[in-house]
Amino acid sequence: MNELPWIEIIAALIVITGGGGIAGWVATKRRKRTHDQGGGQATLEREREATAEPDTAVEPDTTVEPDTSVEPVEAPTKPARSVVETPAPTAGRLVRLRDRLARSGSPLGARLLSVLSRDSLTEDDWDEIEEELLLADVGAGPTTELLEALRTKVRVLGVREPAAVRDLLRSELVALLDPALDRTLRTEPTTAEDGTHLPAVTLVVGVNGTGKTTTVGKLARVLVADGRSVVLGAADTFRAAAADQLTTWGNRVGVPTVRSDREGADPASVAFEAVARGRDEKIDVVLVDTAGRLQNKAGLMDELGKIVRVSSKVAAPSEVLLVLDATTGQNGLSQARVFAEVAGVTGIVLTKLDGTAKGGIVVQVQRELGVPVKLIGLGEGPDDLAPFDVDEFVDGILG
Ligand SMILES: Nc1nc2c(ncn2[C@@H]2O[C@H](COP(=O)(O)OP(=O)(O)OP(=O)(O)O)[C@@H](O)[C@H]2O)c(=O)[nH]1
Repeated sequence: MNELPWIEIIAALIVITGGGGIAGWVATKRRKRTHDQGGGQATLEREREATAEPDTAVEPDTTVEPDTSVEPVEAPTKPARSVVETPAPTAGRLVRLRDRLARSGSPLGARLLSVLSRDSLTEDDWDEIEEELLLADVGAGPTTELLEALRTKVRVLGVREPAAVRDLLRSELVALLDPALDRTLRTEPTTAEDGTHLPAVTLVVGVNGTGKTTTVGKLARVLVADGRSVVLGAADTFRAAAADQLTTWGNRVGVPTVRSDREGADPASVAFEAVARGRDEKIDVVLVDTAGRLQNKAGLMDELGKIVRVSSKVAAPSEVLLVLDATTGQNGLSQARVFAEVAGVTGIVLTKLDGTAKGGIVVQVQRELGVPVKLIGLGEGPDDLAPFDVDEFVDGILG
């Protein structure tokens, strides 16, 4: 028997089954790759779904400078993931933040002390003191007053001991800051004659960039720390991002924000809605943020006047706080005069006092406007706003 045909047949069978095997492996591989790609796509979709921003009422505005002092949290419609913070207690805040007043190097008080402690004070020394006071924005009138008081006391009392010089300077600075002024924030709700609950309304006004929105956010925290219920009104409708910023501040401490999602909406109507919500929900305080970028006094008068008029249909503002940037000196003061005239300001908030040598502006602004400084901003942190206390402030600037 010829074995060759059998060998050929067996070889052919091996090729056929082996080839089929290879073809099958390739097909399996191809199927697997296709499956992997499909599965990968599905995973990607699932991941996309999982990481997609939830649909909130607040559209993040990418044109805004990120506010490093606050962390983004959910808008109020999605409270699930937001964590409500506990703000730092209000009592003792200025003591805690006091070193911020000395951050700009040598604080005003320390510089004055070093001159006043010299062995015998010459005219040049007094000129130096005058210069220091003027540079710190104490203002011409108060500077002259302080110089005269110091000259007289140093001469009459012959004060030389460093501790005695410090006491003398301290008491003169305290006197200059008028400790008798009433600095309480009127944040008590009231009851109308017909028994309706009326929230205390605080209007926050000032030029843009001075720190209004930040101050409203920080003030909400102060009030929450004091156990008050708060509603925020985003009546700065000029810049949509201002409402987002405010909402974020509110969310951090569980405080709702009344806002309009339409840029340029009527600020008076937002203020009205906020105050009405405060009334309906028996809220203690409604804080209303306003825009400050009106080009002329008449426009400003119209807008602020309308906000006051319209929201007063529910409850009239018990506080109108003017926010001033301490670093802008004289410039800030002339803006302040316009606002004081237009808005009936009841208190000043001086922001950015951290790291400026211009702490003397506190004296000048109170004198010029006849309105007390009630709060001071000492940093960008959420609890860097403190009720103004004359003694603690003077101790801060004396270093
Ligand atoms: N260092 C320091 N920065 C502050 C203080 N208060 C506010 N700021 C900063 O000032 C900047 C402006 O603050 P905003 O609150 O946006 O100012 P605004 O007046 O509301 O501005 P508009 O919304 O544009 O009208 C922000 O970067 C704040 O963090 C403060 O006390 N110290």
